[in-house]
Amino acid sequence: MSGQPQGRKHTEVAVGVLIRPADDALLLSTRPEGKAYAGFWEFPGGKIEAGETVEQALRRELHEELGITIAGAEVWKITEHDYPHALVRLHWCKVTAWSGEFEMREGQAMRWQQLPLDVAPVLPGALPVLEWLTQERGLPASAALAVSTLA
Ligand SMILES: Nc1nc2c([nH]c(=O)n2[C@H]2C[C@H](O)[C@@H](COP(=O)(O)OP(=O)(O)OP(=O)(O)O)O2)c(=O)[nH]1
Repeated sequence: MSGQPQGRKHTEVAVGVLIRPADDALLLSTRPEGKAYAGFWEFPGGKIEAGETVEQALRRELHEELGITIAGAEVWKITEHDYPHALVRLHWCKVTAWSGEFEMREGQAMRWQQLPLDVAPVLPGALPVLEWLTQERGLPASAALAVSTLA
């Protein structure tokens, strides 16, 4: 494949950083079979559909994927990542309140995690989040390290 044409269109993605109030653990899940980077750990979320706000897209995705209903979501940070399969713009939202029971509706695995993570590999586009949270929590920089590629 040659280089990407100029003006390659962004795929807009809403992503939820679910933080469990009891212990500040983070929810990571695996990408389902059949998707790019299947098996990689990521924060739950998905593509924003036409006419949706970030919050609406995130509420829909988390309900579809995890069976939960989030109370609300505000955009925390925005990043971009250039993958071979897509140029994505990630709208990161912290989520601390939801209702319903977790149910892996797409056959994914999920794990509540503290920093440093003990799951791998992590989707490359998710790595900045680990750095922000590490800084925010006053943890040593090494807590943000994660394996992002398959050995
Ligand atoms: N959910 C999620 N996506 C991420 C993260 N980091 C990251 O680079 N991405 C990228 C990977 C994908 O290219 C894109 C999300 O698209 P997706 O294919 O998972 O979304 P979707 O569930 O709407 O997929 P689809 O079935 O409609 O194709 O964002 C992350 O932490 N979580």
